[in-house]
Amino acid sequence: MEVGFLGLGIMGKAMATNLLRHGYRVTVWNRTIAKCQELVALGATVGETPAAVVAKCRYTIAMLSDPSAALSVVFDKDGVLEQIGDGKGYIDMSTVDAATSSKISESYVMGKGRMIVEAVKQKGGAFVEAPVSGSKKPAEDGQLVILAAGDKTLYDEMVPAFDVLGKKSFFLGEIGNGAKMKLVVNMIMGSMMNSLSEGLCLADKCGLSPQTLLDVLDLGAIANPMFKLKGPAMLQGSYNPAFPLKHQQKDMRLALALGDENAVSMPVSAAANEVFKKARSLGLGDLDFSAVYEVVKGAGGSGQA
Ligand SMILES: NC(=O)C1=CN([C@@H]2O[C@H](COP(=O)(O)OP(=O)(O)OC[C@H]3O[C@@H](n4cnc5c(N)ncnc54)[C@H](OP(=O)(O)O)[C@@H]3O)[C@@H](O)[C@H]2O)C=CC1
Ligand SMILES: O=CCCC(=O)O
Repeated sequence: MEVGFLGLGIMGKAMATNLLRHGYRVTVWNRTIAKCQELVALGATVGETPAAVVAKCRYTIAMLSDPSAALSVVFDKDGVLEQIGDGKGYIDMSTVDAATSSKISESYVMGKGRMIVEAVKQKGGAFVEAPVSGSKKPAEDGQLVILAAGDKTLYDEMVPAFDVLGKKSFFLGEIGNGAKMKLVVNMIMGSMMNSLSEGLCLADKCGLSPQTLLDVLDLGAIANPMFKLKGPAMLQGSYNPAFPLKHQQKDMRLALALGDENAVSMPVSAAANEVFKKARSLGLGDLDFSAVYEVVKGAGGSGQA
């Protein structure tokens, strides 16, 4: 099966590599085109633009940073929309909000002139949103959890590829439900990371061993893979990015907007978002999201927000 892949960041690179390892023919594109070379060494071919990839492949997957990137790759010059059409499927696995997924799927009205912007469906293509739970390592190991919604026929056609990328796929119904589920999950995760950071600080300040706290947590009712994986690295001050902090803050922001739309009060998540924003303002955005611990500790850093 020939699959296109747009976006070779931390996740996209691992996912495209997995597809190649499982015998898929993969045509890749990345904004910074040099990043395609590693995949070429594994057997991929390169498309010069998103449109060129879609022209070549029946199915094209995208894994991009945020709503603005997801929209740009579809609607800008040389974008997906120029070549999507009958018999072609587009699968966006980026974490975005429901409104972004809807815009990619269906025509929408833009600007004061009320211009109608055509989208994938109007061009005759099929669209599935399929954000994922799981980070760099699960992406490398094909152990993601896929939260899909949209065109059920395209979803069914993609199941073999989803089975390579993940350990479980959920089909959640209409477009937007995948994005919403992903944002709820990541909102909980962001609050948990802040809570862990506060706990580690408190243990330290009151004379307990933070490592012993991790050992205690791991044996009790709130044991979880995230605390187990990230906790020891946080105590070492090691924040090699698996899930960049800037993306976690984007997800908190989008989840809080979803809370606004649904009149759900989320003071815990709002507070967690403030700490992630602070971390970005201190230049920690490109580090792993666990670097929020540095803010809770009262330290800072330098680099790109
Ligand atoms: N890392 C993780 O653990 C997880 C991440 N996610 C989500 O997956 C998505 C990708 O994450 P991740 O791989 O970590 O992110 P990275 O920051 O590593 O990669 C982002 C990708 O988006 C591309 N990109 C950014 N802006 C644009 C643009 N304007 N036009 C075209 N391409 C653009 C980048 O291209 P370039 O190389 O040129 O910068 C790169 O390929 C995000 O939505 C994230 O929230 C979901 C689950 C886990
Ligand atoms: O969006 C990123 C999720 C990271 C994870 O699920 O471990």
